[in-house]
Amino acid sequence: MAPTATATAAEQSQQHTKKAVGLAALDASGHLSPLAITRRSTGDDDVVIKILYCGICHSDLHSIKNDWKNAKYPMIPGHEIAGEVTEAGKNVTKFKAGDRVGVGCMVNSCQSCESCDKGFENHCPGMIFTYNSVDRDGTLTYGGYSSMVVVHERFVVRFPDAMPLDKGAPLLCAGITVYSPMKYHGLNVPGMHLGVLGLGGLGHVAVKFGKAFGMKVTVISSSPGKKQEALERLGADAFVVSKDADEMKAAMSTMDGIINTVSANIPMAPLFGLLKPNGKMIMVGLPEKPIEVPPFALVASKFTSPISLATGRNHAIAGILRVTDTHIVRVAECTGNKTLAGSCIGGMRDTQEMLDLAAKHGVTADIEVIGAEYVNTAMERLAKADVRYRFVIDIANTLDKAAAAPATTE
Ligand SMILES: NC(=O)c1ccc[n+]([C@@H]2O[C@H](COP(=O)([O-])OP(=O)(O)OC[C@H]3O[C@@H](n4cnc5c(N)ncnc54)[C@H](O)[C@@H]3O)[C@@H](O)[C@H]2O)c1
Ligand SMILES: [Zn+2]
Ligand SMILES: [Zn+2]
Repeated sequence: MAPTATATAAEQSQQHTKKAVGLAALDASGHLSPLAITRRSTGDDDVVIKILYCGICHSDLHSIKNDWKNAKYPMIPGHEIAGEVTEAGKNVTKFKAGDRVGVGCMVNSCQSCESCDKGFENHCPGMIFTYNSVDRDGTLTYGGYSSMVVVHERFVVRFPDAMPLDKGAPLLCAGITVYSPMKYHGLNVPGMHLGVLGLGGLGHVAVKFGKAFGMKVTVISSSPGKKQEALERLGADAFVVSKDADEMKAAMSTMDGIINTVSANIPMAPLFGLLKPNGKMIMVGLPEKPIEVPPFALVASKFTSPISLATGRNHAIAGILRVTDTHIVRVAECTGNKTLAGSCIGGMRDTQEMLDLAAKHGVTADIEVIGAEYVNTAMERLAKADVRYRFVIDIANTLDKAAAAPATTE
């Protein structure tokens, strides 16, 4: 039997009558093991969801390892939840038992501030994350690596008929996190050139949305091994290896925007050179340490850009020129006025819009479905970027069995 969540038992109110089981990290080792928990009884505005699938986001890994120094244990991660409604409270109008639904990164907000009124619950000061947050009743929120969840209907989205639950689950975080900045920073215009930095869970969905919007999409990655699949499987138009100086130089000043999904600290300065003047770099990746950005990279960057004499590539160049044996070198040029922005998930209205649009364009995540007993191995593989491109836990068919097994087998 799974142990009980003794650390929070005292905090749990008497209304927490629903029994559930989850996979919890108990400390910063991040090791996940079965834990018996309770969820609140169905409130008037609540939807009760039997969880069928849950995606594994890199934020889950950052969180269980306490990378961001805000971990609250025991922690049951998971904010890419797909499942089926089993019960709806008496005020619930949008959902009924049997509906296919999803829950993303938030489970509540104040619902009355300016941000909430505008549909940006993600910017609400009272926003409550799906896990690792303190809920209104003082209990810890537990995420989707669990058998069921009780959520206010405002924070539940409907799965369109054409959207599969397993391949659609990752859109609840990875999808909205890239869709929202593309929409609000104008990086969704046909013909524009979008760079996608980092080809993981978020990155591969950004490529697919970019193509769905009719954009030219270039993947910028440190892994040359991902080139073929990026072009052939994901439909990217081009691939730039970020460690290859020639490839980087050839791509200088070509992109209208870059969605930066990299989960680790990498040298940022050269990447701004890829942007056209007025180009935008949108940070969604959340590495542990601060990033370093020289002001010149944003204001007016100087760079050299060799033009091959053999191919004549980029022959229409401006700036100060120098000719070598094999190249014309552009010694200096100013391409500035760049924007560095951050973006945090997205509001509920946009999340539903994103899911509907993804269904219309056939945008889903490329996934590897795993059993609950495999979750710790999956986390190790995720840390090494060894996944194409999202692990999704088959909760319904494997969690109970994993929870019944002795903890030592985990
Ligand atoms: N802003 C938000 O609202 C939001 C939402 C979800 C996730 N995130 C963050 O976005 C990041 C990406 O999440 P994900 O689930 O796509 O992760 P992922 O592990 O699936 O993808 C991360 C990508 O970064 C690449 N990468 C890692 N280290 C690198 C390095 N040193 N050099 C070059 N590339 C490197 C990996 O190869 C991989 O392609 C994480 O930091 C996550 O916490 C932010
Ligand atoms: Zn996430
Ligand atoms: Zn609010």
